[in-house]
Amino acid sequence: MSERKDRVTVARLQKMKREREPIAMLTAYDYPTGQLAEASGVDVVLVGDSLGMVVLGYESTVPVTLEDMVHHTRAVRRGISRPLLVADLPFLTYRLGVRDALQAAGRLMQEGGASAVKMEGGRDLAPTVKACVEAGIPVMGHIGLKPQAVHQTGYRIQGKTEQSVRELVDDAEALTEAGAFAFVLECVTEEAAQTISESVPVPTIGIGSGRQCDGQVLVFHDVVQFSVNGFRPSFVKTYADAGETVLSGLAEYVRDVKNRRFPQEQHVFHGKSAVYGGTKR
Ligand SMILES: Nc1nc(=O)c2c([nH]1)NC[C@@H]1CN(c3ccc(C(=O)N[C@@H](CCC(=O)O)C(=O)O)cc3)CN21
Ligand SMILES: CC(C)C(=O)C(=O)O
Repeated sequence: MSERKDRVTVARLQKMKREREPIAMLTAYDYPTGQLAEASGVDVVLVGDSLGMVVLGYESTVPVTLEDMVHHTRAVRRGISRPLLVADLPFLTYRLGVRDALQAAGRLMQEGGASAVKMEGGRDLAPTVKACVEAGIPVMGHIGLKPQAVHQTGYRIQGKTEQSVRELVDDAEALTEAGAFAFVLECVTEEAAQTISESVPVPTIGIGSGRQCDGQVLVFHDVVQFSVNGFRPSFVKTYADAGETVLSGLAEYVRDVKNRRFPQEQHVFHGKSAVYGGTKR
């Protein structure tokens, strides 16, 4: 574990905004991706419910359960110590009433080891956010494109009209007022992101929302293209081709087995009794 003083806290993120130091956030879903995220130097690790799409193979984030999130958050927790660990509350778990939201958030923290939770929504969530914060649960908001609402709205860029920007600012202000320590701005225009980021004292973490946010977040599998011809939104920049590298290694392994080039002498254990004649069956 890294020194306690090293750890990224909610207060540190807010100081970064004041000092205009960009915040780097990345998703992770298990122990190795958590370890890689930490080693990269990110400030915040998000166990996103994008889990459902990039790891579990669902078509949207809607089927992801609280059990899924707890299970994966625990694994990421074991892989990281310095970054702030934020876990997503899945579809509906924070909309059945404040009591249920507190209970769900509590599980992500107590069983999953998260240091904060994230939930999708604006003004409508202010009472929920307030109750969590009063209970000692730091909340990251999430406005703009809300993937959990895909069946209602599709995946559409937000903040294109003045009216839409006004509503986003209202949401951001209401969430800040309720005590959210930061929020994700997903797929809003760069102009909207600038207006929102200037309207609130807490950091905005953008995804597909341009250069004026206080930080950026991307999905792990998008950054390193860890998939075989997977879906890739246009706002993503790919920094490595992990899918291709991994696939070519795996294919070579299979070829070696088929051609009896693996295993070789250095991969083998010997005893005293057995006699190996050196011929193949
Ligand atoms: N691999 C992956 N990366 C993500 O960023 C991501 C997920 N999965 N799953 C959960 C949500 C869903 N997200 C999405 C999904 C679709 C679009 C999309 O279709 N965007 C279009 C723009 C749409 C428009 O023009 O209105 C694009 O071209 O990027 C964007 C974000 C972001 N999240
Ligand atoms: C894309 C990020 C912000 C997210 O919410 C997720 O990974 O689920």
